[in-house]
Amino acid sequence: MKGQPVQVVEAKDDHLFELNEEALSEILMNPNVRDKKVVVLSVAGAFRKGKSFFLDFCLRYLNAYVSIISFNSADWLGDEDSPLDGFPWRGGAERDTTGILLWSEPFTMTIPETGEEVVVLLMDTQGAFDSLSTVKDCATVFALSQLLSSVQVFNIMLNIQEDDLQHLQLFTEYGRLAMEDSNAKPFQDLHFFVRDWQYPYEHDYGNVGGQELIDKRLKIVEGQHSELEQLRRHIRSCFHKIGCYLMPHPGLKVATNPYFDGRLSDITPEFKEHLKKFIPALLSADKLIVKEINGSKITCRELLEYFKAYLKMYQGDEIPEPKSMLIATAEANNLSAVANSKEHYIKEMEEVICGGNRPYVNPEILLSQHVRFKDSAIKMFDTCRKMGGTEFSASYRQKLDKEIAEQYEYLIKHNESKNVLAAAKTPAVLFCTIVAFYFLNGVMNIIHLTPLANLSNLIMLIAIGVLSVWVYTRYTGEMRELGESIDDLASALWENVSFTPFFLIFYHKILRYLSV
Ligand SMILES: Nc1nc2c(ncn2[C@@H]2O[C@H](COP(=O)(O)OP(=O)(O)OP(=O)(O)O)[C@@H](O)[C@H]2O)c(=O)[nH]1
Ligand SMILES: [Mg+2]
Repeated sequence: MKGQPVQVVEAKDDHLFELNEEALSEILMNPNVRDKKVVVLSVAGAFRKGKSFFLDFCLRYLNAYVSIISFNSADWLGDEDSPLDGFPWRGGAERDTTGILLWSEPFTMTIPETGEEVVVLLMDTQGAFDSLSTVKDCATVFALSQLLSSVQVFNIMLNIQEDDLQHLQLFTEYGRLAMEDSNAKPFQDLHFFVRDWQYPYEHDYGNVGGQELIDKRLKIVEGQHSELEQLRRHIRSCFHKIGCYLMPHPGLKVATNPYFDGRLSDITPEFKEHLKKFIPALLSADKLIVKEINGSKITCRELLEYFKAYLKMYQGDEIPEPKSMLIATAEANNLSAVANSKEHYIKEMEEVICGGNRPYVNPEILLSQHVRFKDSAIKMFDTCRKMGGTEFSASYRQKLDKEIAEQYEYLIKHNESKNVLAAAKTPAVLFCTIVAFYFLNGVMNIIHLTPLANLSNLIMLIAIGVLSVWVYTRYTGEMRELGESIDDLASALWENVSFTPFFLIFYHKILRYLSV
């Protein structure tokens, strides 16, 4: 067989995936294929479930198609005693394939309807749910497989269970995040490939029985729980076509013999029969599905660009990280407990002491009430039932603490703004400054210190100007930063200069004026 498996996406130790651009370019930028439309068949699913093994039969089919002049679909499976090679596969309990592999030799086929030559690529992927991969790793591989293939084979064992559908929903949604927004269905064909199907008396092996099963599993019925209904709607909305193939057991030698090398003589005739039906249903020239992105068919050259773009997406922080169900639920529980406890604090503080319609309160009282309601909010958080345990909750407790502190800061400012004297601080300070320098000017004139009198006069005029600007900013709401700077200046004067004598003189003058 020509060609070999090529690792185009490598799984690194730090749970990141890296594109092997050089190797990928060698396949996709080959002058014989780069401008041809591309068909990508990818197999994804849990680890140790025969994905690579199945792909090797797909390789045999394509190899026979391109090398046998009068291709006869009956004999492509090969002779009975040759070991199965191609994408690496093996028995055992530990994972084998990592990252994403492509077959180095692209197969060129002609679509009979249009006479167009297209390139068929086979993609093998890292199995999901092994003990070394995080949820993000599994979601990334599945999403990449989904994004880059035109036909996705979802390989599962024994039956289609609700958790298979839930994972499919999570992973396709993760894939959708990397795509541009569009109303069209984002993905093309999805085939559930159920291995070791045990109930042919209910649904027969093959695609007819498979279609019955998948239609049953994805059926939306009246009165169904909204969670189940939403899941089904989501899956249906993601794919142009959803099929299913029920595969018989390949025989005990395949499943349990450590020396089994893939030879056909060790595989049950029933399994071989179904390989001969399912693989041509995916890969015969009249069934090929060209890869489309946003409604346009793409070439090998364009596929290379999409590989780069999608990998970059999953390497950056633009896309939120998928989490395990427990962590996601625990996060949601804790966040809602934080929100409820904070709400409780705000409500109590506003209702009891410093809401919009309550008068100014002494800052000491505000502080004591803050301590009281903060304690009760934290107690409320601690007693609320949450998933994840105390250790997990610790950071959310800190978050609550921080948010309450911020809220308290805000309440202090809000309370301060209700203090009439505080609001009048700036005009009072400026006014006192004007009055003080007015008198100083008079006194300096009397003792003939003209330069000092002029200086006092100048300062008085500047203070009048500043006061006018302040009034303007407050009245019109324009140049607010300038207004704030004047407030800061007035506060600094207030704190550093004693205005009491000026106030006393001022009140004395007014009283004298009134008594006259
Ligand atoms: N029971 C059963 N075993 C199978 C079937 N097909 C292949 N196997 C066996 O499953 C084992 C794993 O095959 P692989 O093709 O390496 O599995 P994989 O899904 O690629 O595994 P990872 O690369 O680790 O994800 C091998 O021992 C195969 O003989 C099948 O249809 N049913
Ligand atoms: Mg494998």
